[in-house]
Amino acid sequence: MAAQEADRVVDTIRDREVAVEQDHLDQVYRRLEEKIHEAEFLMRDAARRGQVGTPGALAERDAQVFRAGVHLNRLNSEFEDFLFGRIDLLYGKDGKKGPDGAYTSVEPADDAVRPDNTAEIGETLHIGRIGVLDADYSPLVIDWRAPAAAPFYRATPVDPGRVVRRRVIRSKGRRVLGVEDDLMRPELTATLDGAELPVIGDGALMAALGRARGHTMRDIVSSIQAEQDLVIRAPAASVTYVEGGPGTGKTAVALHRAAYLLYQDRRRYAGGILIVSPTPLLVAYTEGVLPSLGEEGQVAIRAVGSLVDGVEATAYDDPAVARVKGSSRMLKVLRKAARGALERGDAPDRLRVVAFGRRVELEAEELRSIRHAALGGTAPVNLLRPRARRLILDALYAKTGAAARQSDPELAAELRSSFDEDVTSEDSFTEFLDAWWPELTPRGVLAAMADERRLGRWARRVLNQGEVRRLARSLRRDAYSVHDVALLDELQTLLGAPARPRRKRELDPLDQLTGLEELMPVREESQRERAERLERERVEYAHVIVDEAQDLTPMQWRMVGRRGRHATWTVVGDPAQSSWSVPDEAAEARDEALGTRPRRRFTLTVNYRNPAEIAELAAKVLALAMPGAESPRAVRSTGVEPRFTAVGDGDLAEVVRDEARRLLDRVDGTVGVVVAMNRREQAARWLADLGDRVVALGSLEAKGLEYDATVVVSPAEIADESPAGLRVLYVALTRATQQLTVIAGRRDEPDEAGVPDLLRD
Ligand SMILES: Nc1ncnc2c1ncn2[C@@H]1O[C@H](COP(=O)(O)OP(=O)(O)OP(=O)(O)O)[C@@H](O)[C@H]1O
Repeated sequence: MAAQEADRVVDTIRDREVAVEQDHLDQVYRRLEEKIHEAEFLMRDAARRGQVGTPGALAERDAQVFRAGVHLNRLNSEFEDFLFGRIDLLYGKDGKKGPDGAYTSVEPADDAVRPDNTAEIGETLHIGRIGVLDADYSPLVIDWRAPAAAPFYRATPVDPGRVVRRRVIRSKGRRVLGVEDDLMRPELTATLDGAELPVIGDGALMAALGRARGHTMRDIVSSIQAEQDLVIRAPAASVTYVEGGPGTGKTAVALHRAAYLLYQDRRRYAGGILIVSPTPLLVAYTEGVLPSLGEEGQVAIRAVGSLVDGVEATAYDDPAVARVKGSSRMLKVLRKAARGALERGDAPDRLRVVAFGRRVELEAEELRSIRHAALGGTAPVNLLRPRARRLILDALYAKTGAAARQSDPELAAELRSSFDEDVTSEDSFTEFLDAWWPELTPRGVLAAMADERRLGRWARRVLNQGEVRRLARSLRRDAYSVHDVALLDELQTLLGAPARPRRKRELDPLDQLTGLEELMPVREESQRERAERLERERVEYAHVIVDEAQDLTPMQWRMVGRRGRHATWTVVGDPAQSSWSVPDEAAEARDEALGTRPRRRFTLTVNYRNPAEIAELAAKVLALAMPGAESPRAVRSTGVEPRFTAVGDGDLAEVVRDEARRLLDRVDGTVGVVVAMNRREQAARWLADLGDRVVALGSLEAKGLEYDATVVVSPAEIADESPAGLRVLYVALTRATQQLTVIAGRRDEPDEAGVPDLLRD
C-alpha cells in the first residue's frame, strides 16, 4: 500500500515537471510563430522595396529575402524533440552574459553554496537544436552548439561546474512526453523559486541506449557524454585524432562535430566538409543525422568507393588482390603505366609529311627517342602532348636542313614558322599525333593494365609474377572494385586533364609578329598555369572527417589526402578493427596525407553499444587479434548471455534462418546476419523472405553498423579470410545492442556447448 502511495507521488511530481516543460515549450512555439510572422513580413516588405528599383534597393532586397528565406526554412522544419535539454545552474562567478544571452561563467560563485549545503538555482537554460530568443532577448532556447550549452554535456558528478541538475526532455513536435534527470551535485539541497528541485527518473543515457535500432542512426544530441563533447568541440585547427573501441560513439561524435564546426564558423566551412565513410551501407545508415541537427548541404558523406565522380564501386577484391591494390607499391606501377599506356600496339611507327614541297620522315627509332625526351620529368602525361608536338616539329625541321641555310635569325624564325604551319595544317599530321600521343584517361590506363604482359613490364621489380597475374585478372572484371577507385584517382593526377585543343586563330597574329621561338616561353607559362588551375578545381574541402580511418589503405589515404590539402581534419578510428593487413604502411601514408599539421589526440573509453555480456565475449577475440589492447568499458548489462549453436551435420541455411526468426521474435528492431565475404550472396538468399528487419552482410560490410541482434556465422571462416581476419571478426562480434548468437560450422571446432575454438577461454 505504502509503495503504491509512493508511486503515485512520483507520478504526480513527474506530471507536474512535464507540465512545467510543456509550458516552456508552448512559450517557445509562440515565439517561433511570432518570428515566422516577422520573417513573412520581411519577405513582403523586401518585395515592396524592390519596386523602388534603384540598384542599392535591389541589393538590399536580395539580402533581406535571402535572410528571411533562410530564417523561415529553419523555423518551419518540423523537428522531432526540438527542445531536448535543460540545466539548472548555481550562480556563476561573474555576471557577464555571452552573445546567446546566457551567463558565460562555468565556475560557481564563491558564495553560491551555503555552509549547510543548501543553494539556490541562479539560472536555468533550455537547450535545443537551434537558439530562440524571447522578444526581450533573453534566451528561451540555447543552440546545443553554443558555449553556454557545453555544461549540459560536460558536467559530471565528479566535475559538475555550476550544474546542479541536468534534464533531458523528450518531446515530439509540440508535445512534451517525458523528462529524465541526472543530479550532478547530489550532496546539495537546491531550491528553485523557493521550492526544492525535484529529480525525475534515473538517467536519460540508459533510456537512449536501450531503444530498438532501426535502419538509420539517430543523433545523440540529448545525451552526448563529457568525453565525447570534448572531441565535438575541440578547436578545428590542425588534426583532431580520435581513437576508441567499438561502440564508443566515434561515428556519432564525428557527425556531431561536423554540425558543431559549421555552427562555429560557417564562413570558413563554406568550402565544405567531407566525411569519408568505409561503405555505402554506413553512408545510408548515418546520412540522416546531420539533417536532424539542422545541417544539410555543406556536408558531403561519401563512401571511399564513391570518391571519384561517376564511379560507385561496391565490389570487393579478394584479400590477396586488395593487398596489392591498396599498397603504396602501386604508385610505382601506376607511374609506369601512365606513361607506358601511350605505347599501343596499333600506334603508328613512322611519320611522313610534305613541307616546302618535299617529303620528310621520322622513323620508329627517332619517334621513340622523341617520346622518351618528351616524357622526361614527372609532369602529367596529357599535358606533355604540346611538348611532344614541338619536339616532332623540331626533328622534322632539322631534317629539311633549312636552318643551316639561313643565317639571318629573323628570316630563320619566319621560315620555321611557315614550316610549322605547313606541317600542322595537314590532317594527316593531326591524325598521326592523335594516334601516337592519344589523350589518356584513368579508365583507359586501368584497362591497359588488365593485359598481363604489359602490366608485367610496368610492374617489373615491384610486384612478383603471381601478383601481376592476379591483379591483371581482377582488372578484366566488368565492375570496379572499391580498391580500383583509389587507382583511378591516382591515375587522374598522373595523367592530368588533357590540354584543350588550341584555337588556331588565337595564335596566328602573334605568330606573325614575333616568331615561334619567342612565343614558346609564353605558351609554356600558360600551360603551367592551366595545370595549376585544373589542380585547384579538383574537389577540395575545408574540413575532412575520416570515419573508420584504420581501414584506409595507403592508396586510399593518398586519394583522401588530395581532397584536404588545405583542410583541417578529424580522423576517427580503432586500430583493433582494421581490415587492412599492413597497418604500418597505412600509418605512413596517413602521416603523409596529414602532413606536419600538429595533432590533438583523444581517446574514447566507454562502449555505448554492446551490453557487457557481448563485450566480454568480443574481448576474447581482441586478445588474439591485438594482444595487450584494452577493451572499452560497457555501460550496461542485459543479463542475456550470447548464444552458441553448432551446425553439426545439419543444414547451415536452415540453422541460420531459424536463428534469425528466433531473434526477430525477441527484439523490436533489426537483426544483422554476418557471414564471411564469400557467403554474402548465399546468405542474402537464405534470408530473402524474412522481411526487411533482417539484413545479410559480408564481414567487411558490417563496419560501423549496428543491430538489435546479430548472428555471426562461423567465426573461423571470417577469421581465415585474410591476414586481418581476427580483427574483422572482432568487428562482427561487436555489432549487437541486445543479443548475439554465434553459429559454429565444422571448421570452428565447437565444444559440446557449441562454443567455437576461437571464442573459448
Ligand atoms: N552519448 C550517447 N548517447 C546515446 N547514445 C550513444 C552515445 N554515444 C554513442 N551512442 C550510441 O552508441 C552506438 C555506437 O556509436 P557509434 O556507432 O558512433 O560508435 P563507433 O565508435 O563508431 O563504433 P564502431 O567503431 O564499432 O563503428 C550508437 O547507437 C550511438 O548512437
